[in-house]
Amino acid sequence: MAIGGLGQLDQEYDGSNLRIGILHARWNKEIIDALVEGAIKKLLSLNVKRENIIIETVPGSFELPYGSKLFVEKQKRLGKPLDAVIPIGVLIKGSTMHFEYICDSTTHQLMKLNFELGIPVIFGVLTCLTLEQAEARAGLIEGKMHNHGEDWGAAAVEMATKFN
Ligand SMILES: O=c1[nH]c(NC[C@H](O)[C@H](O)[C@H](O)CO)c([N+](=O)[O-])c(=O)[nH]1
Repeated sequence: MAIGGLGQLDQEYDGSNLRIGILHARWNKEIIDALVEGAIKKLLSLNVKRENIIIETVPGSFELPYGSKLFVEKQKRLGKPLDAVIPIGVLIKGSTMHFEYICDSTTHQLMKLNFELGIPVIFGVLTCLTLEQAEARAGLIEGKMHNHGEDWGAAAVEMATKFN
């Protein structure tokens, strides 16, 4: 049984012709860095060329939806369209309702962006009640969970190739 609902690939997908964008928020840097590293590691393992992995940042998770739209549109204007984008953010519950509102609005808007942009927009946002939950899902706690960034890299390659 897969640990923590691993997003197992149903087959090996070849990302050698793909251009993938990673847009990450800058809150909770240590966790973000681990997730981004996990996504890159998986993309490279699926033959995505390092020069075709384009990384940009935004202040926080709330900026991920609109930032993703601007990022994808800019790459298209440059004549280097992205085949998928992976917005990455880490939201950790504080003592107010701020967390709930950002989680809810960001999640819904990222889902809508798939249809608006016409490319896969992967849900790479951790919505955690504690710092430990976030660390575990970034593979930062030995033997606990796995790095979810790897799942997001795999999802990006699968979704950008299997239906073409
Ligand atoms: O990415 C995050 N942004 C957070 N807030 C900033 C928000 O995403 C926006 O950047 C900010 O509100 C400016 O629009 C967070 N918290 O407030 O806790 C958080 O945990 N993670």
